[in-house]
Amino acid sequence: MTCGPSASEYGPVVGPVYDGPVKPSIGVLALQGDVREHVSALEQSGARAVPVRRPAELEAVDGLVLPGGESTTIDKLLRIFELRDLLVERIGQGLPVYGSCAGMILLADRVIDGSHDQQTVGGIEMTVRRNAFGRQVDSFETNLEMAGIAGGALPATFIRAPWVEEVGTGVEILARVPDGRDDAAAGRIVAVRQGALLATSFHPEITGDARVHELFVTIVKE
Ligand SMILES: NC(=O)CC[C@H](N)C(=O)O
Repeated sequence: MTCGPSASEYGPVVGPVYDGPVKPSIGVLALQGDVREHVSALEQSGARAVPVRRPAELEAVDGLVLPGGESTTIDKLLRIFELRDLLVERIGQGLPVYGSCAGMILLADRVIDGSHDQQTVGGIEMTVRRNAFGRQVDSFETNLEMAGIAGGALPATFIRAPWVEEVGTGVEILARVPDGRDDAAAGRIVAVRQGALLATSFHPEITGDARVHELFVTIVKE
């Protein structure tokens, strides 16, 4: 028995009114680290940001951000939450991923000074040195030029950050610590891209300058 007119009597089913380009759905791995900051930087950059904690959520996104935090902890949680193998698989299939700081470490094929059982997800042919700039008290801010980012120098915050020690031939170097410092940090590689994988040693998500996230959204749309 039916109540009221059938669907066909209303005419064809009409979906939501289309009012512009579809926003890509970008996940932020939400196991540990500064998730909220990435969510708001992504929203500011024209994406729909979704926290990712479950395999089904990871399956559904068009791109993923690995936030800053503690790479050893995120590594362990990825395995406990049964996300690690799926993430490796999706990266192999071309999923765009952006990693900042601890996220950069997770995207590296090799780590120097990792904890003894630390694993990475990998994907970028590079060796990173963990905690390369020193301890928490050696955290610092600087402005740097980054390839692919228009509009002048970018504010960059380094918090117990890694640097990139060496890269393979497929890796594009996007930024280095400016020269003119008198320490070992001058000239170090701090932003790279390999295909759809992007990584920075620093945390653009806490500066209010969303240009790195805009670059990542562009990569996801490609
Ligand atoms: N701000 C950060 O993400 C710090 C990274 C941290 N030192 C690690 O090894 O994972």
